[in-house]
Amino acid sequence: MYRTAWRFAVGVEVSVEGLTKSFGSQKIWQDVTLTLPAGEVSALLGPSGTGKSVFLKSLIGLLRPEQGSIVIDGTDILQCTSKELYEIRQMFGVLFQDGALFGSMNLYDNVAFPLREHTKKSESDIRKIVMEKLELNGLIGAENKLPGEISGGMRKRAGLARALVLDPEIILVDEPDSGLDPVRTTYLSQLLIDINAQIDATILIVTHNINLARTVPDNLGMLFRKQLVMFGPREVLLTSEEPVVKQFLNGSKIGPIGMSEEKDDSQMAAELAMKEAGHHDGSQEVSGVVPQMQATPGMPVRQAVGRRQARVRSILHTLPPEAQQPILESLGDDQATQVIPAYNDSGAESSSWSHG
Ligand SMILES: Nc1ncnc2c1ncn2[C@@H]1O[C@H](COP(=O)(O)OP(=O)(O)OP(=O)(O)O)[C@@H](O)[C@H]1O
Repeated sequence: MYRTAWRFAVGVEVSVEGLTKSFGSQKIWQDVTLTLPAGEVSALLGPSGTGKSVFLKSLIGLLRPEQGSIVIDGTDILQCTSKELYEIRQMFGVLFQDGALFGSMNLYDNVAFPLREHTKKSESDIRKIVMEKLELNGLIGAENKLPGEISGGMRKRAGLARALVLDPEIILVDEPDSGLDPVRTTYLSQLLIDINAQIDATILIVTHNINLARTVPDNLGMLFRKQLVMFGPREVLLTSEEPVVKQFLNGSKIGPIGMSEEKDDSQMAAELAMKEAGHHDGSQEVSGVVPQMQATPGMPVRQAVGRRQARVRSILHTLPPEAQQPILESLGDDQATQVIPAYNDSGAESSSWSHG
């Protein structure tokens, strides 16, 4: 296939503009605009029920937003023919929450399935690829097990092995931590970072795991109250004073996000008063740009980091002065003590980050 020749160069950019999705009269989100930078790892955050999974399913054409565009490799998947959509879908590897394995097939056959379905490869070629992906995911020895006979963590890894067999340029991962303990979640995150280092695929992770959000992706986006509140490089969101972003990344009760979708001003004031009176809600405030998970030593250099940092440097002067210093420190710049005074408080915009 023609794509294979440049597959390992850089992943593919996914450009979403003005996207709106409703089910009947229920609007899930509206006017979502963001670009997943090619070859970088991005995460979409948001409280439960804000439509993160709906967004992910929209990107591969499983759900159809009623407005906007999703341009992948030059094709708007909301306007294209079903044949074009079928081709575009082959660029994706998707890991659904439970691994979405076929219960009656052993792991080997589950992982081999896309190769048998979508390619004309011989069984011996298929075997080579399947065993390589099983090994990458630490599943050698479990090939003959049925999904029902293994743990949730193994099912996830098998789902990831299957998502990788067609060498995807875009990998979508729905809640990698669901059903996993923190240690297994870290292993899975490491696997995603290492895969990005190896094949430079564009990766989108949907999650509400704040530790993963702070340490794994290059870019973060946040859905809240039917809007994309913000999307941009991790440096920008981790230093953001935007109340929803700050509250979410700290897992705190203090802020606009409540137990249910709506939280009124009186409740916010009461919670703030409790905090000021010394009540601790168990959250741990983390400020600044915490170190990012690196690729395992021995892996290729992760090109995404350099590309993202160059982008951050180019927009640094548009960011609030208080954010500039910790960002410069995180970038390892000598000029860490210099703050560039050109910040425009009226809401500077740049193509690489957006603030809704
Ligand atoms: N096929 C569907 N038909 C009708 N409503 C749907 C459908 N899929 C999702 N929804 C609704 O869309 C809303 C968003 O669901 P979604 O699963 O995307 O949220 P989420 O942000 O991923 O939540 P969580 O973090 O809890 O997984 C929910 O109210 C859900 O009921």
